[in-house]
Amino acid sequence: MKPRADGSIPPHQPNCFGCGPENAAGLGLNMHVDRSRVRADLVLDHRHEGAPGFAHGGVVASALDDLFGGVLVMLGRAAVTANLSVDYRAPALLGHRLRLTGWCARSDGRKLHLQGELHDAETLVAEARALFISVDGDHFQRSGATMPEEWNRWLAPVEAELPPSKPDI
Ligand SMILES: CCCCCCCCCCCCCC(=O)SCCNC(=O)CCNC(=O)[C@H](O)C(C)(C)COP(=O)(O)OP(=O)(O)OC[C@H]1O[C@@H](n2cnc3c(N)ncnc32)[C@H](O)[C@@H]1OP(=O)(O)O
Repeated sequence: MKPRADGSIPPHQPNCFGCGPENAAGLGLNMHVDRSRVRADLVLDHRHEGAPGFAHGGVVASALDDLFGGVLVMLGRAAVTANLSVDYRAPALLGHRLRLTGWCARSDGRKLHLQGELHDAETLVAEARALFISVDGDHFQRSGATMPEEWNRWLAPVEAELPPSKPDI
């Protein structure tokens, strides 16, 4: 799995909660590569509400986690979240166009240190740091579900260490 020629990132799989177009309960993220970053816009609604008018914090964390899944596609690495930390800086307001940005800060063997931000216009709403661990196809076979065809190519052995990508805007 890799970004398309126009820079857009295909869904991880059709039913992915973050980006799958067939998941009616999903967030419907459309991600794209912008230089060494991945970006996506997100508008949350009443289905995602925590406090009145505010998005639930778990939804914000999910969006950032799936954004990191987009960074994996950009990097060509199959990996899973081992650790995700979110700093909530401002409420995520329902109905606002929010912008997600994610990048790889550092890699160390199987470990990918990813970072991301969520903005509402100029306001920083949330910052996230995550540790992803590269895995091979056996990891996903455990579910017993059928794997998407394109995952076979993505699930290659861990490659040489990735260069750090600069968080340049
Ligand atoms: C092509 C398909 C790809 C698809 C990709 C996903 C796309 C899907 C959509 C994306 C959606 C979004 C994404 C999702 O939703 S991913 C779904 C949510 N995440 C999971 O389900 C992952 C569950 N966890 C595991 O399966 C295992 O624990 C993993 C595979 C992560 C590691 O178990 P494994 O047995 O393999 O490795 P290890 O235990 O020897 O550890 C290796 C190294 O890592 C270090 N370490 C480990 N954990 C932690 C930790 N918590 N904090 C700090 N460090 C940690 C550890 O100390 C060691 O370091 P060192 O001693 O070597 O220095």
